[in-house]
Amino acid sequence: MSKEPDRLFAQPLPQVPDFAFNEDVVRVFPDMIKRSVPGYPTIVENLGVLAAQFAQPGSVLYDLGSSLGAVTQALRRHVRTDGCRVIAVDNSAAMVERCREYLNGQDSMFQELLPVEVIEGDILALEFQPASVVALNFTLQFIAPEERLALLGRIRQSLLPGGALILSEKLRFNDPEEHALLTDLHVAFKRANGYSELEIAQKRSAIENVMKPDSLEEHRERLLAAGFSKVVPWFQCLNFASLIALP
Ligand SMILES: Nc1ncnc2c1ncn2[C@@H]1O[C@H](C[S@+](CC[C@H]([NH3+])C(=O)[O-])CC(=O)[O-])[C@@H](O)[C@H]1O
Ligand SMILES: O=C(O)C(=O)Cc1ccccc1
Repeated sequence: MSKEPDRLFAQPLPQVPDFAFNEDVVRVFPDMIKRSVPGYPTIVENLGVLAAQFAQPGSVLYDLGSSLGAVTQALRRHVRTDGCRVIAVDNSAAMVERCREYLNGQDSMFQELLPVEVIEGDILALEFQPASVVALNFTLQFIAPEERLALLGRIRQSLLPGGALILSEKLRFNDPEEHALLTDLHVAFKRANGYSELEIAQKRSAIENVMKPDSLEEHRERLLAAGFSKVVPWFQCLNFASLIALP
């Protein structure tokens, strides 16, 4: 994957445009996500380990909002269950192009990887096949809030017994003090990773209209309303968390 450092917001912009997963973002994405999302490498690596516990023979594993395929590759490496295959979906043409290149490169480096199909498309329009694992790794927060329940309902309907949804998100907190503390600590995390105050401020304004985090309570209630029976948080680092939802 590209090692280009993220300097997208380093210079003052007369007007900060809404954040989009375009070619500029794709070029710096691995660096951006690692320096912006506390716990990201731990979540991605362990998603493969978790998925291996839920994968059912002959089923599909979905990576929804796959970006450059980091989660897909973790699934392909860790899952050994017979007849499984991975379907990665993203609606950014630039992401999908680079994702395919990356995954093809991995095929030539590792043996025994699960087969994968990368689809350029909207996950809201996807016809789900029977699935044992669905990963939504920092994707639901970019879906319009009014679409989220219906999407989770469709995922729930596609899940096989013994399967799971793994949902990772940035969190909002209902308690104002808790929200302020974890937001400040996230800013400190970004600063420690070399982002300037200007970069942090411009990025905040770029994402505020396109990325709408929910609280843990909202996630839990919506997942139960979508038909999931159990919601188990397995990881939290500052204001970023990952949940397992069981059908
Ligand atoms: N409606 C949609 N349909 C399909 N894709 C979408 C849609 N909306 C947004 N996306 C895609 O969802 C991805 C969100 S990034 C996921 C990181 C990855 N999971 C990772 O673990 O590396 C999260 C982040 O950057 O914070 C982008 O690639 C969008 O194009
Ligand atoms: O950068 C942030 O503040 C975030 O919340 C995470 C993020 C990471 C990558 C793209 C958009 C948002």
